[in-house]
Amino acid sequence: MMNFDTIVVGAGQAGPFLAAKLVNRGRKVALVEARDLGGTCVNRGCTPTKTLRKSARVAYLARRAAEFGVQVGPVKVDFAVAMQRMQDRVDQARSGLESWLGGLEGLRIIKAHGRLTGRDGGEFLVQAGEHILRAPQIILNTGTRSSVPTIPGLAENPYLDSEGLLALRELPRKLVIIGGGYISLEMAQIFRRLGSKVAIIETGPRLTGREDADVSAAVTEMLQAEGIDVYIGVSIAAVKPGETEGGTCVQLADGRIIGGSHLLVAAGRVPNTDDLGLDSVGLRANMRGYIATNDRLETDVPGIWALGDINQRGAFTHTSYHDHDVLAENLAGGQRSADARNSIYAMFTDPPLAHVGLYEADAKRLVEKEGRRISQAVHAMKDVSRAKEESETVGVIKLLIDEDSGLFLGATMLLIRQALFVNLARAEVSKPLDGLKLNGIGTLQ
Ligand SMILES: Cc1cc2nc3c(=O)[nH]c(=O)nc-3n(C[C@H](O)[C@H](O)[C@H](O)COP(=O)(O)OP(=O)(O)OC[C@H]3O[C@@H](n4cnc5c(N)ncnc54)[C@H](O)[C@@H]3O)c2cc1C
Ligand SMILES: NC(=O)c1ccc[n+]([C@@H]2O[C@H](COP(=O)([O-])OP(=O)(O)OC[C@H]3O[C@@H](n4cnc5c(N)ncnc54)[C@H](O)[C@@H]3O)[C@@H](O)[C@H]2O)c1
Repeated sequence: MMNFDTIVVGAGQAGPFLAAKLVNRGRKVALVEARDLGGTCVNRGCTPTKTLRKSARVAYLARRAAEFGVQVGPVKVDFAVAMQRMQDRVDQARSGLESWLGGLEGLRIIKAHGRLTGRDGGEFLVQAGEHILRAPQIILNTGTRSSVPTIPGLAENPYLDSEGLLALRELPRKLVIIGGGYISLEMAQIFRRLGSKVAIIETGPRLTGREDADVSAAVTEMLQAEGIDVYIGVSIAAVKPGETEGGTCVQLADGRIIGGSHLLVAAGRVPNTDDLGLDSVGLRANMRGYIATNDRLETDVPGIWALGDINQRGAFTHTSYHDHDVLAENLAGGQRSADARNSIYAMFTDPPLAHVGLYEADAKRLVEKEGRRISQAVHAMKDVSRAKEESETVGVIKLLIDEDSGLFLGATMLLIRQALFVNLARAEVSKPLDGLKLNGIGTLQ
């Protein structure tokens, strides 16, 4: 039996940073990680995809080079080099984390699957490989994994999740993607630019379903303009063996067949809470496996906190990291609330899509139900000089402004960063509405 003040299970974007703060306060902490320090983001998520995205952007610009008066000859992507560059960056990021955490006095890193097994004298027990650990405080930060939709034939045919896609040694000739969310769209554009043919199949009425309809439409047009086939609002009847060896095809309910050399399933994520021994301490996950917390990230069981993607208060690296900040301060007597943060995120297509605050539909509801006076500014990038000069005119900027207070209520931006600086400079964000000099401003009805 090993005794600790705190046991952190899962070393994603919250656990390691919280563990480090606690040992710096003199506490004895165990950090239990089943796979690699840094979790999904560093090893299988943000870091590899954003590194590979750069290779894809270079290929894209190289193909367009002649437009800018630069001759580069035929563009050939060396997939192995691009993938090695990606892996090198992942290894560098992970090893930086390993050496920092490994050097912290008072922190015991245990590479094993952690599972709660019950209580002992008012403290919690965790089985971690061969070790039995005991502590009065448990922090769960176990993240998510790809979900597998129930589609006839899927289990019997070869398919990849995002992790499998990033482990490929050869560029897919044709990548068919089930799902039209973040992972799908980022991967679709990256692999298209690296040279694959790509098709996206989304059962919902639009890609990036949570965005305003016009923003979704702009994203869809952007991807289609690069030669990506998009099937929206369709239903999938079955997954079947493809016409070529090793390939897989998707049959739609209307009979159409979309075949590819590789199938990527990017249809959402499920929390890693099913093998955590929650029952042994009287903790329950909800129907979808998420662990409910209050705004201080406390679960229903005093002494156990849930941080990051598993608490369903965010599904991003920065929200998980922010969770650690909230809890670290509260464990030192603070009164921080996770509810105080703004919902903000970016999807790293090229150009990227960033969003903060309300959507247009939310604002319309406030106008209709509460009589609020809200204006919206919509500015297409094709009308922005800096975007024209860059020859990157895809995108739109949408701002929602409360007319009475002059405060921004929400913003969505699909644009290159050169255009952003120009637009924000013109928007005079701290001034009331009459100081706002954006074109296309109109009151929501
Ligand atoms: C392909 C892809 C691209 C992404 N790109 C972005 C992006 O650009 N920007 C962004 O903000 N977000 C991105 N995300 C999402 C981001 O990776 C997650 O939101 C973030 O990693 C969540 O962090 P977390 O701390 O909750 O958990 P995770 O990072 O998932 O870490 C959880 C850790 O817990 C470990 N674990 C699980 N169960 C146990 C157990 N029982 N015992 C011990 N260890 C366990 C896991 O091995 C893992 O290391 C991406 C995700 C994917 C899949
Ligand atoms: N830039 C970023 O911040 C970034 C990048 C990648 C991933 N992520 C995170 O990773 C997570 C997962 O991403 P994701 O793209 O897998 O999930 P998602 O939930 O964002 O999108 C899944 C999509 O698949 C569709 N879908 C579900 N079942 C389907 C089916 N049977 N057939 C066809 N379509 C189906 C859904 O309608 C939805 O549009 C998100 O939580 C996201 O926050 C973030």
